[in-house]
Amino acid sequence: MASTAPPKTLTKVLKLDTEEDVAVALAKYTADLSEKYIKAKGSFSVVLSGGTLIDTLRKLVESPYKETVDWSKWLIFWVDERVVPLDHEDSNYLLASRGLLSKVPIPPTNIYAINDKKSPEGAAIDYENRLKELVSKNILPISNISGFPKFDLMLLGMGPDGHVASLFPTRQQRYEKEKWVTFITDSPKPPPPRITFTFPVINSASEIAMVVTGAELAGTTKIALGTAGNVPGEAPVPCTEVSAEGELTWFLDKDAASKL
Ligand SMILES: O=C(O)[C@H](O)[C@@H](O)[C@H](O)[C@H](O)COP(=O)(O)O
Repeated sequence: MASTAPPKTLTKVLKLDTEEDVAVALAKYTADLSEKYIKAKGSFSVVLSGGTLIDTLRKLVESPYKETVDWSKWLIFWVDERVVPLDHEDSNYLLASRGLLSKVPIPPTNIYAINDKKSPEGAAIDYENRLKELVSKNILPISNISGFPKFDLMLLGMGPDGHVASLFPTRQQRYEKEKWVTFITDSPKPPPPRITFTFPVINSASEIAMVVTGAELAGTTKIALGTAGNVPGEAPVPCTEVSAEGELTWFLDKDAASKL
């Protein structure tokens, strides 16, 4: 397998005014990429997070994008998922279903939710196997730089502790270099059982949007963007390890950007 060291990534930082401005810019960015990738390869693979991201995507399911995006070519995945039934209030699938998937005509067979009947370990193995099946059917490509699956767009949020996906500062999943999908049973952010993509998969994406709003994330954003060091005595923040094979774009409101 090729080296998994993150390649040097092109990073763009968009400092917007309000959260509403972030929502407007994120919708246009996503719709533009959808058009670009569908033109180039006939489909658009999108990896969602949970948390506030789905609400920040709200403009994408309004006019004009609701009508202009070719939803039939979208493939939906989750960068992390809580291991709970898909109709449980904690489920990232349910969150995305309510805020996005129920509002646009993405074919149900293109929506890759976790198998909620399995244990965290079983769900991670199952999700990785399903990705491998998509690779074998040429639905999902493999990065010729990293050897890991290459998604077109990952939409990531960040926690105040600098976690992305379910890769937390003090948990070992952030160091995984072989698996595509792993699991955690003691997530510091509830609920504890989750599955998550690993950094080699995240960093193989063509495009990544880091969507970060709110003053409580200002200090971590400063560290993430390299204008401050990690807090001495604390585990280094995982978000500094995010890179993309194409472009990494940070969407910040003025509160999140206030310490830059
Ligand atoms: O399972 C989850 O909660 C998410 O997928 C997680 O990785 C999220 O993106 C960050 O915790 C940021 O969450 P907020 O956007 O709510 O701050």
